[in-house]
Amino acid sequence: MTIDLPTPARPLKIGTRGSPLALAQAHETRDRLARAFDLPPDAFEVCVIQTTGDRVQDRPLKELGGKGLFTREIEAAMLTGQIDIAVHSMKDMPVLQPEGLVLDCYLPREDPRDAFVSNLHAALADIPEGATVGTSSLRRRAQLLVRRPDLTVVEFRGNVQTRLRKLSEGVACATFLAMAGLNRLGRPEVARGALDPADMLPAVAQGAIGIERRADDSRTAAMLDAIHDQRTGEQLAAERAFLAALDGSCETPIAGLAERNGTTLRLRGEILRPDGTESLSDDQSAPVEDGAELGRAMAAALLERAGPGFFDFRT
Ligand SMILES: NCc1[nH]cc(CCC(=O)O)c1CC(=O)O
Repeated sequence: MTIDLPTPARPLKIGTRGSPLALAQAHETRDRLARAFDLPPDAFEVCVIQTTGDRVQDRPLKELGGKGLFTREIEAAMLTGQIDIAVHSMKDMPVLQPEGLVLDCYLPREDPRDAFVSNLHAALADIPEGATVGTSSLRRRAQLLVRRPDLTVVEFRGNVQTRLRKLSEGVACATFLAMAGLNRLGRPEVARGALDPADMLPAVAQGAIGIERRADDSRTAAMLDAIHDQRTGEQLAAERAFLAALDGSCETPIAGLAERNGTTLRLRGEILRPDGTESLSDDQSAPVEDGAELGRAMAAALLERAGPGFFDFRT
């Protein structure tokens, strides 16, 4: 099939949020497409779109409520044809896309692990009794409190710069970021180290970039096919099936990581009470092609063990 490729006069429009990380991800997508089709950079146009999640900086995201806080405006622009594709951090993406949009192209996954960040301590185990750590992630908060109920956890929003400033101001003695984000920003040195998934299992799809398009746009589908990473697709099939079967939103502490070893896919999954008083986890393997089924089965088994009300806040 011959593809009607974009040109500088008719560029492919790439929608993205405006944060430094989002822009780095959009540029990586543009560069991969340009290389795959031998196109000049100006055959693409990067279009920055502000989302509700970007606009509201002063409140925890969970108070804003609703799904797709970082995606709604971008998806609307795609449906009206203002942009052709949207580049997303897959860990922020709901498991279902709006009618008319498809999300099935993934770039090669970066390091999925969480980074330990602190000026005072070299590793998580060195944090003293009763210390204060910063994170706005329900998952990281619950995972920390399960292992270290002595710690106090405070809200920590904002970009990498903001969080590092809060650390130097002494608001908290440590925080956690995705290794992937630091690597893509060219700031790997910010991490004192990467946390072993056995100690802190990452969020579902952490480190993966997904590219969304209109369902009826076959030219774009053909272009994205050339840069899709199958291995990442296999991992995310299992992790996102796990998340979907748990009905995961940003309000439920859920972690999941799939890793391929030969023809086998190993899936580790964890659900936690939001207050960090209990964690349930599982670790199973299956043939790679059965990843989605593995994810669904693990979710069902964990929900069974959890019983009703597991995700409710105990106030
Ligand atoms: N929730 C925000 C978010 N979404 C994606 C990343 C990092 C990059 C990635 O996981 O791909 C981050 C920041 C963080 O957790 O440090």
